[in-house]
Amino acid sequence: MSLLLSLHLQRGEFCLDIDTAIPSTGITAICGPSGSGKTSLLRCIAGLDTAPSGMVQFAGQDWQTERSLLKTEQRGIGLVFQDAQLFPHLSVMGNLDYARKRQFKKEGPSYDEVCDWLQITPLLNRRVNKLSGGERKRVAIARALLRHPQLLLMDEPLSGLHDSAREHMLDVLQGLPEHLDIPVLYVSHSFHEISRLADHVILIEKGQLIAEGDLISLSTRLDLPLSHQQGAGAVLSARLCNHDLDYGLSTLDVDADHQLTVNHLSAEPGQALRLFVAARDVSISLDAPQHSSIMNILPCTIDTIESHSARSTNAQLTIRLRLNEQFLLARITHKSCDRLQLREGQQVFAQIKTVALINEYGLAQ
Ligand SMILES: Nc1ncnc2c1ncn2[C@@H]1O[C@H](COP(=O)(O)OP(=O)(O)OP(=O)(O)O)[C@@H](O)[C@H]1O
Repeated sequence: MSLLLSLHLQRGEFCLDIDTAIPSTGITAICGPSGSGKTSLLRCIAGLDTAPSGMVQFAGQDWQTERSLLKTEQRGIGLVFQDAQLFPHLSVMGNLDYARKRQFKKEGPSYDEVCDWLQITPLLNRRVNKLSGGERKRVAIARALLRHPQLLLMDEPLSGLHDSAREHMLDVLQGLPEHLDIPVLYVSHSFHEISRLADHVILIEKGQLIAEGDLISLSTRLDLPLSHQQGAGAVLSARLCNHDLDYGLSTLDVDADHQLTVNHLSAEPGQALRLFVAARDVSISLDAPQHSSIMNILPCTIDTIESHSARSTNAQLTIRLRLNEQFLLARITHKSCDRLQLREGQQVFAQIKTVALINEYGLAQ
């Protein structure tokens, strides 16, 4: 029951031109620079804007054809915008009750479940103008879920939050898929958010789809802008092997030949996990260091050396390293690359500091 889209919308100079099928499970991130058309795409899916020539079909139901247009309220969509758009004259409970009385379908999570997932039970009697930014966002998501939507659309839901509130929200959002069995479309320009949450990614630029696929493969493609962002890195799928309780560490199997030691993870041996390894935390050595404090030294092959980074304007470049079926990214200086005479196909060792690997990204999908 995927979401099928064929949308063509002209607005002055800007042209949105997207044909794609979005998976019916998990979180799909819509990612692109400012002005690329992310919000326009979401609004067309919601029916808030209409691409005059277009088709939107969800789970076999026509939302838009050449001849018909289903109203937004009939599409069964939960909407969460950048600004929470809560009713200011109502309490948190009043806002939630409003949604509960307008449920799209009977089946869906209960009031208590939603309040528990979003950690808002202690806030129920508060007025919404007395909430922090993060609390307002959690109430807005709860309100959307209480409508029992068949599709959840979120447009930069973490914008405007300071770092710690954003990390808390990411923890909350990361837990949602295990409770929800509806697809989520999540608009963001932050690779950090996407790497924490998304299963599938749609990249758009200037209104055009430039790539789509699973996050793990897209995160390390050097031909895409994701790998050139400041916080770029590889998303790896791994399995928890064991814990070293004496030292507060956990060991993960990346594949039959590669293990990573990370800070202690609250997962069970055998559990599938997703791990983010930032490109700036990976360095390259020609030999396996014998006397290094770095525990993660992984034999790998240089797959691609970024070619279009001009050394006069950027001292760094990104290298893609192959570990059997998966890839790491390493960001090093042009000078180191020349000094080590690195070349594609060369066998090298990737070094990653254990303390850099602090993020547990939950169950792999
Ligand atoms: N109502 C409108 N009328 C005319 N042009 C619009 C309208 N809304 C958006 N645009 C234009 O459409 C283009 C895409 O805007 P959109 O808001 O979809 O981008 P975005 O990727 O969501 O950007 P941001 O990340 O900054 O929110 C921009 O050039 C914008 O100026």
